[in-house]
Amino acid sequence: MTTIAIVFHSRFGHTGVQAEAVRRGAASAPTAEVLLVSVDDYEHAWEAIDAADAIVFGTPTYMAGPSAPFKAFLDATSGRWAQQLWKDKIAAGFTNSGGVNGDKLATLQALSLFAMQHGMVWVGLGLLPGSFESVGDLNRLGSFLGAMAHSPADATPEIAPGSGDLATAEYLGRRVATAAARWMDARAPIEVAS
Ligand SMILES: Cc1cc2nc3c(=O)[nH]c(=O)nc-3n(C[C@H](O)[C@H](O)[C@H](O)COP(=O)(O)O)c2cc1C
Repeated sequence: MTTIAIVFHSRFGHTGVQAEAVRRGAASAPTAEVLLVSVDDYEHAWEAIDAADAIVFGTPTYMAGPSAPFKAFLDATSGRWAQQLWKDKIAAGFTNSGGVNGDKLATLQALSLFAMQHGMVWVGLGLLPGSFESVGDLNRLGSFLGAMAHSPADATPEIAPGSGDLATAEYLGRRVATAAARWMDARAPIEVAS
């Protein structure tokens, strides 16, 4: 069994829908146990996050980076950073924003650099770009570092992100769960014949 923690922020609900899609994807892997943590509750979830084999970070893009509540969570991990407590855990990220581009890449870069500071092992999306014209296409926004989703300012969380972006988030969740299972297996102690 591998455990996947998904820590996310969502003020208006759109990134929450994306986080739920990541959860569905991770939970579809046969050996995964998945925990969804809103940053509103992270202070009560440290033990579970520390125990996870993989942590997926998700935040809306606000002012070209992670939102302030999500950044507060990232900053609150500095004690863990000092002890390298999360070293060698699998990490991945996703973001959602109002603009088609909206500088989402800057957010994923911030999340991946954060994971590197912790000595984590970053898992990218692993998908070729889909067709933007087809709303149902996997990776229609053409991201490599993590999953992106687009929620126009006038669209409610019931209709945005769209089906392709949610399928992409699901894909990332399943990929992380699979990678974590392989990684944990590979890290199993080597038995030496006596
Ligand atoms: C303070 C603030 C800053 C924002 N900055 C950006 C931005 O830099 N790029 C962008 O595309 N959208 C930006 N947006 C739009 C949000 O990313 C978008 O509304 C997103 O769907 C919000 O996610 P949520 O519903 O999970 O809170 C911003 C919104 C707010 C409130």
